[in-house]
Amino acid sequence: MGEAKVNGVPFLKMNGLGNQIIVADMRGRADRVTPAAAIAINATAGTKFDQIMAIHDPKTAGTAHYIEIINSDGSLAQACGNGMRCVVQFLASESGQKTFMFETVAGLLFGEEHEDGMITVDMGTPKLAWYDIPLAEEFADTRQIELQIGPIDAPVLHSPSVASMGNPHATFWVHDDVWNYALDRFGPMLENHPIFPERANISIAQVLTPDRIILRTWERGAGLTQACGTAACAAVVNGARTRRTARKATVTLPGGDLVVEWRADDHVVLTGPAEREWVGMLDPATGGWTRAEEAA
Ligand SMILES: N[C@H](CCC[C@H](N)C(=O)O)C(=O)O
Repeated sequence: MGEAKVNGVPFLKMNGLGNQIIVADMRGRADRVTPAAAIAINATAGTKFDQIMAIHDPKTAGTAHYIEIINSDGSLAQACGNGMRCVVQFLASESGQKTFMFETVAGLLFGEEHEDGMITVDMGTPKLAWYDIPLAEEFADTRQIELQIGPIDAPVLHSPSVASMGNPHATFWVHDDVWNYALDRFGPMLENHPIFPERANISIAQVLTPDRIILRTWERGAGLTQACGTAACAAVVNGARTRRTARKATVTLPGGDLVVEWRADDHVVLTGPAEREWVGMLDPATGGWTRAEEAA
């Protein structure tokens, strides 16, 4: 793949702090990027990605586009903060417009490109009830749930805070370096733990100061990533409601820094960069693609 001529849609290879994103321009079409196409695209070194952001025609009046989010294993995600910034940057560069109202499966979502090129997306309100995350059993308080990994009497990771940012997140708090933990081994087990009927994104967080968190994430359906925007949002929400952090903090991910604010109106807003790498054409049914000769 990669060489054959494809009759498809334009796509952009982008990243948000190293979170590998493909933006597929599906406007004017009724079909979808298929799970098989996602798996095929991810299997090629040049287009290995974490999420595909497929831009579709709007479904609802007052919105500019409908965005479908596809993980690299072909599963659908309800939210992707880094990917939304990439979508905003692409549409802003194309239209000159700076603000956009989108619709996703999780609801309406506002995005804005600033003068300095940074992009803010309003990720909506967090959901904190056990059945909204969702969890398989009732927990009256989701600030700390019973879940641990490692020896019973000396767990390696335990008692995460859980929250939904549209998608399910667990934040495990640690006092030492987040790189001391084998997230590549624990991530898959925790992602698929029976307590999470829809699986979950799994993060390890160290709070340095109330306005500074170090975070690593094992993403549901994508694995270890350089950055996960919704995990950064969940970490600040969980940090603030357990009094570990303020409602606004800089979150340092392997790929760089994001600023997250859980506003007084309950919305969580995420600010950070997006980077365009190259463009091509993509067959949304098969995942066949070609790269165009555009200098990024
Ligand atoms: N990378 C994304 C999150 C992907 C979510 C996905 N892994 C899931 O919930 O299934 C972000 O920047 O927010």
